[in-house]
Amino acid sequence: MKSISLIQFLIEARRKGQLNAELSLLIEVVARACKRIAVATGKGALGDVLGGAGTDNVQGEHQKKLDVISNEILLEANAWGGHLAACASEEMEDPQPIPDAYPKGHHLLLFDPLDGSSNIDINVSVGTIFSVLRCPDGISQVDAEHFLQPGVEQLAAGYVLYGPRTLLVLTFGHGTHEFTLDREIGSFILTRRDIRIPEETAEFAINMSNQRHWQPPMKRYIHELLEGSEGPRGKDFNMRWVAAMVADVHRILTRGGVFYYPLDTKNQAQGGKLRLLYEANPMAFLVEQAGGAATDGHQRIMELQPTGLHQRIPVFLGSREEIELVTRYHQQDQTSS
Ligand SMILES: O=P(O)(O)OC[C@H]1O[C@](O)(COP(=O)(O)O)[C@@H](O)[C@@H]1O
Ligand SMILES: [Mg+2]
Ligand SMILES: [Mg+2]
Repeated sequence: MKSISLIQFLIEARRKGQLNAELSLLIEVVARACKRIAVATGKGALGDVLGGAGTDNVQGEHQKKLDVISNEILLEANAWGGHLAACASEEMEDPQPIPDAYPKGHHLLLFDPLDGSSNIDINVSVGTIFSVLRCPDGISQVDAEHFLQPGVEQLAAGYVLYGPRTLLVLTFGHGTHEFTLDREIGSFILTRRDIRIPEETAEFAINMSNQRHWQPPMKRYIHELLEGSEGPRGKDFNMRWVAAMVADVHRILTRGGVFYYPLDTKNQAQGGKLRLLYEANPMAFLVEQAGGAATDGHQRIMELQPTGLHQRIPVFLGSREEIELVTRYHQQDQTSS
């Protein structure tokens, strides 16, 4: 079978009118930057990229060297492209506009440059997540407020998983597609077109150590899963947790399943653990385009109106039937209280 590179795939999509030239160029530049992140990640101690950077990010989290390196690679690669008005990153307090001297475009790029950074030092999978929005017309300077668009406004979203294989998973609203980096030729090659998530599953992903901090509907739902074939669900469930959202979501896009990061008493004050703009929205877009569902326990993530650049929310995503059930439990709890 003839292989199709990412560039050929994007050209084909442009011919079908699914995306414009500037957006396809932007996706290509992000993919190229991620190849550099893959090289840095793969070097580990040889490249002096392991361990802490000795700094904290805007959210008070300790930055790893690779968090900082990946952020710089993405910023630098995109500065010259001519397809962007500004970038926002989980690692930066404020958006970074494209400098005046550089060519500017009509898009806003948001990213989590390195997701699952606690995995770096132990050589377990990490990833990059990105989301693309249209920059509103007629503004003289891009501010944080211009990024506060609901997920349904995303033009494209994707992630790159740095695992045994480096994979790019992408959507621009016409299905979710997977590309594998062929390291010998240096290109991303289409390996799965139109990924589908099965509606049912018997596999869930959650950090069980937080169980005693969850709210009652979450405790009830997981308790029923754990009762397995002897409980109300009448079947046994398996559990997995990689502690890198990219890897956990990729498993769901490969063999189905669900991923949960609910509200708990530890993350309640900040609204949840995962970031709406850099993690939840792009993953929700990819999952919905593959036939799955994504909610915050009450409503569709992609319809939430963001209120802050670094806003966090609870996340429930994956196989449709389970997401509908866990969301129903949360909604029932809200109406009864
Ligand atoms: O360590 P915990 O609480 O299980 O959380 C794991 C979650 O935190 C994250 O690592 C957050 O991502 P960052 O590494 O980008 O901060 C998610 O990828 C993952 O799902
Ligand atoms: Mg992350
Ligand atoms: Mg991160």
